[in-house]
Amino acid sequence: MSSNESTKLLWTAVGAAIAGAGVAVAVLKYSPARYSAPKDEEPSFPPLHQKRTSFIYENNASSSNSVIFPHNHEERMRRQITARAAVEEDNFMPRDSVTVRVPATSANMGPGYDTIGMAVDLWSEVTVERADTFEITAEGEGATEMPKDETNYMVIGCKAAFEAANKPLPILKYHVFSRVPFARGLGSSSAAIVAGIIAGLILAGHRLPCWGSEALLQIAAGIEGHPDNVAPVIYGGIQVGIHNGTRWVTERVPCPAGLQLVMFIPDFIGKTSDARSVLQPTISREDAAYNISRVAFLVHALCVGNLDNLKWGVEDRLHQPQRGGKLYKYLYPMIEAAENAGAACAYLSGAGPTVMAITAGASGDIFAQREKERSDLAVAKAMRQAAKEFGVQGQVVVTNVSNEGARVVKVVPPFSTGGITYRDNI
Ligand SMILES: Nc1ncnc2c1ncn2[C@@H]1O[C@H](COP(=O)(O)OP(=O)(O)OP(=O)(O)O)[C@@H](O)[C@H]1O
Ligand SMILES: N[C@@H](CCO)C(=O)O
Repeated sequence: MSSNESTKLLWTAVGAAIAGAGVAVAVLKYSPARYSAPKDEEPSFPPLHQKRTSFIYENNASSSNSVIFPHNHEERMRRQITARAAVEEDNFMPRDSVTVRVPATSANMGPGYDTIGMAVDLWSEVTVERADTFEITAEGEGATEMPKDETNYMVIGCKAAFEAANKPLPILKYHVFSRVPFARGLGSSSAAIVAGIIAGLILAGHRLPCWGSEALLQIAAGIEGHPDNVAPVIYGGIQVGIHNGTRWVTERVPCPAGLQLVMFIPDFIGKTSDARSVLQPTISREDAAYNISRVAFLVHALCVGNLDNLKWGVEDRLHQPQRGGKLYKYLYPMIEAAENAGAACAYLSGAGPTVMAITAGASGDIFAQREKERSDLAVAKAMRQAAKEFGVQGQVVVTNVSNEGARVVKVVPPFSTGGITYRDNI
């Protein structure tokens, strides 16, 4: 290379470096990538009448094409939300009628008292619509037992949604087709609460902040008092929830594929309030350590898919011994019978009286699995036999974990419009 050529190259390099630095300074100075909400401040959604596209980039609405640095995932999230909010804006107008599907849930999973819960593939469908007179009608599980007045959790949930929307509760009529066993330890109250809240929000045309806030979870857990049922109703799968001193937070625990749920559901009702009243007010340090170890084992077993460890992971000293001793004498014999028949584990579902056994099948629907891979029939028989020995009548239901939580299945007028069709044409 001649000295002329190398001088030229040197100047080109210097020029490029200066230009690059200039661009970088400009980007740093003007890019929304610099925008950050004050620490710990949650992004709040503007009232409906404001254009959502402007609230994030108020100072620079056209800057959405500027550079996002690789580490700036918060900025990326902001932009995604902005784009989505613009598309969805039309969907947040008041509606006349809405239908929501909500799953059953199995809380505690043994030691995770008031903390862990799993969505069960067994669904209720709740329709709420504007009407001239208040009415609740029900068919299916608990149709005759559930309250038909304002104490019904569907109404309480709806009311909370309209309060969040800062709107008066209109006259509504409710219909539920319930497949979630009523007051049996499978989360019938949480399913009703979440269905009511979601229906209310959609009827009111109200949007809740979700990212970093999960306002729906806050309202639902606030009504229920703990997140172990409401979190899996909302989000599906297996959830572990805490209150961090400020708000409820829940995280999904990975769920091994192909788990089958074999549930012995007694014919009698067991109210959670009654099942809580038999618990001791305090526990020993030894029992606390026991439960901590079991919860850790349970979550680890689920994370790594080690089903052999589940039977240790569901052990508990906080509530099952007391409830088994005072209310459900069949509990421990049934757990033993289920595990002896091949269940990976068994525990008291929620506050009872249902006993939940988990068996391992191959992935795919039960009917696509080889007989040899399934132990649900043997487990079901063993549970029925144990119940018989205690004179307890009931039914066995076999289903799966649901990875999906509550979903809206019908809206009037619909979300889908000429240009965009949402799933199920809702
Ligand atoms: N729509 C509703 N569906 C079911 N239960 C309702 C509803 N509205 C109010 N309730 C009341 O909730 C109670 C049932 O909830 P409870 O917490 O006792 O059981 P669960 O939610 O089925 O079981 P768990 O919480 O142990 O999983 C009943 O006393 C019932 O009166
Ligand atoms: N964690 C609750 C479950 C029922 O809501 C209990 O065991 O009482």
